[in-house]
Amino acid sequence: MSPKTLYDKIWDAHVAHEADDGTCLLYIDRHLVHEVTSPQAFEGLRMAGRPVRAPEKTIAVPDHNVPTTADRVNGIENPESRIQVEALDKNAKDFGIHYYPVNDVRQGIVHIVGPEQGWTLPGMTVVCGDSHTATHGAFGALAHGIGTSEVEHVLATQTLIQKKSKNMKVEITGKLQPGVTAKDITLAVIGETGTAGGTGYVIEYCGEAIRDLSMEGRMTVCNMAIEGGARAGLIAPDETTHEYVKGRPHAPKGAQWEAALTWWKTLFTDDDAHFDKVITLRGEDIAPVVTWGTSPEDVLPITATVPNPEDFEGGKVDAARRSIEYMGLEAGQKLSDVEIDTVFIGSCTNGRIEDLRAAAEILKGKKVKDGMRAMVVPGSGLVRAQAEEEGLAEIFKEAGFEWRLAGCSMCLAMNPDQLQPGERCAATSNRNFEGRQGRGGRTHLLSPAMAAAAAITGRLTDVRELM
Ligand SMILES: CC(C)[C@H](C(=O)O)[C@@H](O)C(=O)O
Ligand code: SF4
Repeated sequence: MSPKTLYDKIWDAHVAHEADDGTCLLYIDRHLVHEVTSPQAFEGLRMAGRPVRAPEKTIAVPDHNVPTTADRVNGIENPESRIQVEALDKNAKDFGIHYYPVNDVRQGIVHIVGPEQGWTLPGMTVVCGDSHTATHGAFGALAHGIGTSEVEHVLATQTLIQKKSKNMKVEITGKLQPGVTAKDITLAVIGETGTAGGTGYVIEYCGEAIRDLSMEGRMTVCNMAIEGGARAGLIAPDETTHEYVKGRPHAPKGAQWEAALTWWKTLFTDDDAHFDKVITLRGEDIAPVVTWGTSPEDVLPITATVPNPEDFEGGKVDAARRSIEYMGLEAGQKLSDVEIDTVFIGSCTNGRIEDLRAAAEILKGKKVKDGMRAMVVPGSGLVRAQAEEEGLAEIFKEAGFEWRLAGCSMCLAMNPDQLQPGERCAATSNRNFEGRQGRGGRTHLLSPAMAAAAAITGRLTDVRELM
């Protein structure tokens, strides 16, 4: 047998049918659903009089539209958001799928809830009508976003029509320097490849620096595979993965656990398997980074200066000029001189317990800069509860952070947590597009520790100065 990559193995295990032109019908193990991309899909089923094919493999949770303030127990004020969340309530009930409603402690961002509840397991195919489904690849699952018509197809058939992508390897060798995190790895990779570098590929992240990451860190890395253009990102499961999964509510138990482990242990890339593209970064060379522009590829070490558009080539010259203007920056300005007025810690990129620990570690005994609006939004109700138990919530509150309920929050402007025009935010999320956090808002992407440092000083800051 010819050697296979991890992606090849998962793909082959799920192909139900292959047409002559290579188009395949893939079996889907988990279908995650949120309120934004599912209403028409359920409506389609209703009109056709069809049930959900595998309700036991379909999991829904509202996240994008939910307010994150305590008053949400009284209902959602914004009519559009309310209608969307109520539609999901009704669809989940009518179609009998698993559901975590807004006021359930297990509610949260779909990509945090899936792994937390043990729905996401190694070797699975996982889809969701959401681009950051790539997150689940951290478990050695083939996980990617799908469109609303595909959501309907998966609901109806538990299969998806797909063509196979090419294999790409991203290797991070060696150890990370102090102050450098999974977020810096994933941003640095996009800085290297650009937002189109992964187009047509599924990325496998490997190397010592990846192996050394916790599951939380691996999820952060895979979460942004899509920002590098890739179909999906994945990491081979190992002891760290097995440990994380074991005992979770929907993880296999007893004999089923043993059988699952046997299969999971086969999930690695064979020696000599072929990769169509290979990128290698040295862990030691990765610095704490921030974005300066309006694309996730606009990444530089915090010690750098805002670039000069003339230093780019081709279409990038104009893009950089426009980015810098939108961001209200000047070429040559030190990034560590850029003043911010808002800090957002949260999102499916960095809303897990380890992210909150990393930020709290920097904030302990310190205060956020006067006039700063700082908020921390745990990725799920359970992350929130754990952070309260560990005393992290106290650290945040004493430092002057707002301590919110779980949701996508200020990651994108679909709920009341938004930037005003001209406001500038240090954000742990994954997209810095124009208007992403609110019309005219300016976003700098960075790690939770770097966000905490910025909250204290009021400017983009090298976290190593505060360590
Ligand atoms: C609203 C949703 C479809 C969207 C996505 O697909 O990623 C959102 O989650 C985002 O992060 O932009
Ligand atoms: S937290 Fe942000 S990136 Fe993640 S699903 Fe929500 S809106 Fe998308």
